[in-house]
Amino acid sequence: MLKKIVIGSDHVGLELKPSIINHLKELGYEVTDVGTNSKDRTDYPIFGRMVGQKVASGEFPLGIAICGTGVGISLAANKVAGVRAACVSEPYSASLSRQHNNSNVLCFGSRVIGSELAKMIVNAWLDAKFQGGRHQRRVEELAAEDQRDDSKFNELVKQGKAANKKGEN
Ligand SMILES: O=C(CO)[C@H](O)[C@H](O)COP(=O)(O)O
Repeated sequence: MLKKIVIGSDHVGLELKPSIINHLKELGYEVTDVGTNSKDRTDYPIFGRMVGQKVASGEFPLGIAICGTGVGISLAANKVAGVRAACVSEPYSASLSRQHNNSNVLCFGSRVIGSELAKMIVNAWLDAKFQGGRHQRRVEELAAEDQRDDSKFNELVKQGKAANKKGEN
């Protein structure tokens, strides 16, 4: 099966992006880079949004977005309904962000981590699988928030309170 991934960055994230693209290609991914490809100063919301839209639309199952800290570009990606962007700086959170949160966009910062740690984070994230179970309802609660569906959100929270009290999975 063809493994596809979309990647984007601002001018600061561009410092790390080429090594991550090479790494993904070595892992057998077909990589689509939505920019930026210039060192000229630009705005991270543009690229977080583009990566987010390409994932939320279903065109790509997963995306990676890089800025200076990973924070701004993750905030931008998370504005797109259906996106669960995780801003991380170590492999444990990267892995758990998929196992528990079913993250579909991975974000990190080129001013925070170096390329070797970034590759370890990417590996941990790609290798992890969503666990479902009790995490499924929580991800659905996030989706209800995306749709501003308060009644669905409140119903899920009610079910969750009951399930958590009983210690159900
Ligand atoms: O990390 C970032 C957002 O969270 C940006 O990469 C950072 O703010 C860009 O800063 P500058 O314009 O000074 O290069």
